[in-house]
Amino acid sequence: MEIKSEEPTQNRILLEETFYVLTKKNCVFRVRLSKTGLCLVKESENNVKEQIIPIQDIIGCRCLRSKKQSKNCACQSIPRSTNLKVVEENSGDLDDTDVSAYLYIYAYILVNNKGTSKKRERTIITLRFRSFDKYEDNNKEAQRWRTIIKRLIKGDNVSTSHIAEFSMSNKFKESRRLLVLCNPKSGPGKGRVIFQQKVVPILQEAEIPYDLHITKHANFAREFIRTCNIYQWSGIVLVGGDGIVFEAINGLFERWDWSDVAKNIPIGVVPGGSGNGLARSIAYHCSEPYDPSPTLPSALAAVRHHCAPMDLVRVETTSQIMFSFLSVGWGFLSDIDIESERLRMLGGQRFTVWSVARLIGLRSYSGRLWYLPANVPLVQAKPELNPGSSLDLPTEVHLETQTGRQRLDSWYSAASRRSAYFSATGSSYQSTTDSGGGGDNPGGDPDKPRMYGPGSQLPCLTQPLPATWKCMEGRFVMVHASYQTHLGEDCLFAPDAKLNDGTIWLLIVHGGTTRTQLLHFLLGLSTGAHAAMVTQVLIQKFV
Ligand SMILES: Nc1ncnc2c1ncn2[C@@H]1O[C@H](COP(=O)(O)OP(=O)(O)OP(=O)(O)O)[C@@H](O)[C@H]1O
Repeated sequence: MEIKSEEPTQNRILLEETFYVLTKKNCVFRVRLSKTGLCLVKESENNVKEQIIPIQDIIGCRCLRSKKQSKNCACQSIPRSTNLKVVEENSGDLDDTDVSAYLYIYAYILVNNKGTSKKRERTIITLRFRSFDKYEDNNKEAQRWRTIIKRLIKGDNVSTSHIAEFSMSNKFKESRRLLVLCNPKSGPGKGRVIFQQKVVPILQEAEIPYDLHITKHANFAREFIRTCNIYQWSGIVLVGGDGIVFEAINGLFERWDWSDVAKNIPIGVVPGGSGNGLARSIAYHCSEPYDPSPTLPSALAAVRHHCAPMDLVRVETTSQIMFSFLSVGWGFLSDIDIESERLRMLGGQRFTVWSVARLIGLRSYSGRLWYLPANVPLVQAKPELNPGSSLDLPTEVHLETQTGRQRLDSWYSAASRRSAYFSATGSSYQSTTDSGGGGDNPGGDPDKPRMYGPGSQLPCLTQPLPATWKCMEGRFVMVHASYQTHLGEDCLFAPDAKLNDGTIWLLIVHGGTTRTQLLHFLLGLSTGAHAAMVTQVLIQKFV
């Protein structure tokens, strides 16, 4: 019977079959596949039990054959799940007496964790195809199920009219390939082990090929992303802490084709560092359980190609431009982060230990802070030149009043001595003759990176600010601006932040704050309770 091309509903059955579900005590199950997921129905005399495995919890499925057993038991006609050994069909170790094809379906299902929270539990459903006398025919049927499940995982529109077509088509072939950059020195130095033990099995279950590169030194990831032929990969997975993410993002913006890369190649992080603020923020945003398996949400998102846009902030200092994804800070929290580097072997505990040290030796800093509150519109400042200043300009610098603010960015270079000179002069100039450049810039010198990336809409650091900006002057214990919820695994800094709400959460602790007050503030950071004790200022993001 021909099925008309009317779109199936989510629950319309695409495939249905009776199986021996080996992991379900060899019972006979009716298995139905729909867009929603896999429905296992166990029918007995007077009751029907049903379990649904949502398609978003399934990461992959593989077709396998039974492996030759060393001791064959003649009385056993159906291999039991506990002693069934399977191999790839091209393995030389096949059990020729078993013509069945086995479909292994890998799912990570949300379950209650001791009643208080949720966790994901790995579940394997094994379906045995043995209706035909020849392995080839059974395998064809198993491959058909596999193809449809894989397409549903990918989010393809599968309708009942496709089914016949899939049975004739070749096996599903994965078109994606991931780049994995792993920092072996991140956190307590377990990046490589985390990748091998926690991520590789998930990549194998999802049958996603990858290229692994272990970072060899600081800035390796940045240089790699800046100079590699990036389009051979469909996504980048960083295994490490927030430092390797910072490197990768800034390497990306040092490419002249950063815009294409940012649109087409998603970046993900598997937490292996000490802070892991970004990984924790993403899991929080997606309501994914982080503990007890912090690497699981990121590994699953990577193989399922779950992507979401995220805010980045362009940070300009007197000597460089960088792109920040988590926070930018000054004072107490930054001191803890930087100075606790020497306790790296402690992993995340280094922050707690150093917080105590910094609390005892409490410091405050003198400074001036300007900010534009989130509800105040941004007035575009014209790039002004100071007519009275006598500037000692390098020969390649020309005045460009129209596009100067925007194009200045591409001239900046973290490694360039000229950029420090340049920003100190206080006006908007940019080089028009400087052909040097890094990244994939054809003809550029890869040793001389330069920052491309989106330009700023804000006034230059040295320009006067419009009256709409607020100024604060005095002594500060800390000034910290964050764009994501978590600064570290246990630091819920801005509970109401969203991944891409265009808002910066500014937290200011003034000088004169007592140690007791600060201790309460620190204790509240792990749950977000500190937010009730402080006034946070919202600032718009302009990148
Ligand atoms: N092979 C290496 N040897 C030494 N340092 C490296 C190597 N590879 C990367 N790095 C540096 O290690 C720094 C810290 O890495 P990462 O952020 O991954 O871990 P972390 O600092 O423990 O975590 P977090 O940033 O979340 O606190 C990075 O900035 C990077 O420059």
